Amino acid sequence: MTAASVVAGILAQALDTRPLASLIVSGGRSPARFMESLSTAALDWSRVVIGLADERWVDPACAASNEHLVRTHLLRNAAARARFVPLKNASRSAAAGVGFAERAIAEIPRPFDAVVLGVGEDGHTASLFPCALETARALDPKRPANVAAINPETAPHERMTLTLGALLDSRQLIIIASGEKKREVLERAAASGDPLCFPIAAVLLQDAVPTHLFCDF
Ligand SMILES: O=C1O[C@H](COP(=O)(O)O)[C@@H](O)[C@H](O)[C@H]1O
Repeated sequence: MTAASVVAGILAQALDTRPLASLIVSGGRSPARFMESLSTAALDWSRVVIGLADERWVDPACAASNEHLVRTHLLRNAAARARFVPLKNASRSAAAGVGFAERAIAEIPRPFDAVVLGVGEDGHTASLFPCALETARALDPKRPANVAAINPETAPHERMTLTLGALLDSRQLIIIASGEKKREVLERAAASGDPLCFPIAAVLLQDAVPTHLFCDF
């Protein structure tokens, strides 16, 4: 089984039982191959709504944009018919764009059928960075916000991220990681169990949402 075949199966099952299916994907370097493979799945993509787990606050035409990644690698082949809901808006900063992003996320059916996450070498997932002051609030499941603006000290670009509460409002979670450093950070996160030091730990150690881990070490 590959991550793409598992996600295609989840979406097919969702489309069998509901009018629309929803998929949240992550950006960065890791998911390009997954997206290209998923884009060829034989699904009624016109009934699939796709959103992002996080976005860098850059022009969507820029190579650093997660929207750019989705448009280049996922919204093609059969999946070109899917509806994509971007997180980036015209606001000057992510902090100023939170209201618009909340309204955008509200257009995606919940719970999300599948949320695909990556992990950074520092233990971040989505844009929940251990080094960012805003991350503690975004990890707090009692807060109703679905999105948060994040200023990571150790990574470029201001970000918009889905909060932990929004990410876990899903039927299935898929984590995709590749490389020795990712293996190490997943092990350290699981051993530490502290989401403030390793935000991916909040996903690894929860048992409310079934989670599939795809590692290519
Ligand atoms: O900045 C980000 O990093 C993570 C991990 O990305 P990778 O390049 O190490 O695969 C990613 O999941 C997130 O969406 C992205 O914005």
